[in-house]
Amino acid sequence: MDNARPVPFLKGHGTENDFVIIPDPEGRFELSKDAVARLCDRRAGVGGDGLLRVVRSARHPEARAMAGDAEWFMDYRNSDGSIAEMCGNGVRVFARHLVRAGLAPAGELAVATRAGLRRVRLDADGGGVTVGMGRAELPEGEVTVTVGGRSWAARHVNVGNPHAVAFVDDLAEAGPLRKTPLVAPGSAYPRGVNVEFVVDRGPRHVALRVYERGSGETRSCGTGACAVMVAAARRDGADPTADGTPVTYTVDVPGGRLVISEGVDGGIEMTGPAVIVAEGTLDGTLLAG
Ligand SMILES: N[C@H](CCC[C@H](N)C(=O)O)C(=O)O
Repeated sequence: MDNARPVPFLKGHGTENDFVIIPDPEGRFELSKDAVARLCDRRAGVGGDGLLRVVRSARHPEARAMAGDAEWFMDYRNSDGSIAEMCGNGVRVFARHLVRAGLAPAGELAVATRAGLRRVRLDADGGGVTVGMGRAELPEGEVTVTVGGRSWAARHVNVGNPHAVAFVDDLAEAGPLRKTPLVAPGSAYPRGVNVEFVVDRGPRHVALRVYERGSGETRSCGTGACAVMVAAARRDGADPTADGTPVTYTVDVPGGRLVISEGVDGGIEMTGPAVIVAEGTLDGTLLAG
């Protein structure tokens, strides 16, 4: 790769979970962990909670099998450069970019991700974006989350990536959240875990704070909001797959509001904003090494 050549990028966010977007249709850039961390650095780089590389599915070994269903693969990375299976806010921003750049028609489109295909619905002129997030898994058992000298019981929830959901009385209990919460038993999450703290705001209405694996505290986490919604629904005695009644929750995050439904087939749909805020060119040396 010619390191000096300028490289196009965009910046976008979904409920203030923000991303560096790197169009790379032919899969030219092998972004190392260090290069991603550099690009996501809010001082020395563009800055973001994560990075979305936009690659044709046919040009990426992890997406080639999905190329017949989804032309584009979302190569998601956390801001520390680590790879995660799925990013719920990211896939809405990813779809917004595809339509805005004329790479996909508005309406419904499928995106290939490491968690499989995700179907997204969006209009050409902005507004809410809806993504099918698949089903949640709630393995039995509990874990304990400890941060700032306080501990809470938490529920496992997996929505393509792992979450530990703790219901608290006040979101301030979690303190400044500057350090990774300790989750015990550590064996429950060998590759780390996203941790959400949740309070009630009313019937079928919750609010969360989140400490994301690989990114730290963020203003929003789409997969985390889905995990929180399902954990709250089960706590409230709602299980559409058992009682045949779909359920919808409003989930407030520090960066905005998401509306999340679970259908009788267990499929989760999340609706929220997706905004492209800027585009420009990077000095190619930022992507090297
Ligand atoms: N940090 C997460 C990935 C990003 C999730 C979040 N940004 C979202 O919108 O779902 C993980 O390591 O599993």
